[in-house]
Amino acid sequence: MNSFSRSIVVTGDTICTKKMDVVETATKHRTLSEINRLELHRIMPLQPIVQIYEIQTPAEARAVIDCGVDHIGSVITDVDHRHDPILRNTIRLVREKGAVSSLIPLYSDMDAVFDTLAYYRPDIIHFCEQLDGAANPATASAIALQAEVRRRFPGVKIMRAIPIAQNDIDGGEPVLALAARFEPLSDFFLTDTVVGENGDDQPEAGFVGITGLTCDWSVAARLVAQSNIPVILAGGIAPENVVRGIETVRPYGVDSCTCTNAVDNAGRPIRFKKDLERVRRLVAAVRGSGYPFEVDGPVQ
Ligand SMILES: O=C(O)c1ccccc1NCC(=O)[C@H](O)[C@H](O)COP(=O)(O)O
Repeated sequence: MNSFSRSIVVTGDTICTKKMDVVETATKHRTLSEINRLELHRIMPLQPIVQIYEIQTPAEARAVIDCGVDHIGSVITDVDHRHDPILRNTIRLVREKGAVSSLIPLYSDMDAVFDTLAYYRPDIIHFCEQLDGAANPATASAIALQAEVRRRFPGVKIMRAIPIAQNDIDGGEPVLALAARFEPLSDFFLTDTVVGENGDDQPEAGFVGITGLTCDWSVAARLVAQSNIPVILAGGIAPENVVRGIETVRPYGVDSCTCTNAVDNAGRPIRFKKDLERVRRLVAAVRGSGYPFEVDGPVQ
């Protein structure tokens, strides 16, 4: 029996004395709030959560939640059209279904971000500006924005994308230093892949994400080991590689966009359209991954 097995954990309306009771309560019955799940995660390893981007309608949110997805990610691409009633209904539906909503604004203007949060009230705001390093002025602005979001919207959790190269030739130190600066003002980290010199070839200029390519998992694993907040593994995650990613990085959860999107006749991913069969396969692979791994055999 491992050292986690006999922890007594009070989880809102449930008291559990055995590890498996807690895992089942947390993952199947969904009686726990996300906050309680995060508290549990500090006490013991749970199965990784699955986050899927780009979900923009209530119908698609319902469909991916029915596939077993935990975090539903949506994106606002245009600051001038940031009030979208369909997207707001999507976020409401996610809450009603007991899942967690995560929202990316593809802009960093403070007032526009505050207005966005007041309009949508998502569970998580996800910031993913392309940042070059801990000492960069853009990093200071991003930290100031997170501090102000924390102050004004204490109920909204903050996810910070940490840019990692496909093959990190700096040994990961600059990435880890960048993350350490953000950690006091973040509730989650999400690894994401940087392509091109200084991130010049990102699909969305100025932001890290949706490359469909894996990042350097050895750096991602160091980020997990260093961080006191949950880390979600993103960048090129697919049904075919997700178990290897979990085993290598041991993250709190995994995220997928491009490799679970539908494809056109030429095999190119279609933005904002999911392939539900691939989403199902991804969830099944995560649930069957054997994680959390037992240390000393099964719980008695
Ligand atoms: O989803 C988007 O449209 C998006 C646009 C710009 C930056 C980030 C974006 N999504 C954030 C995510 O968490 C993606 O799932 C993540 O970048 C992984 O993408 P992929 O490599 O396509 O799985």
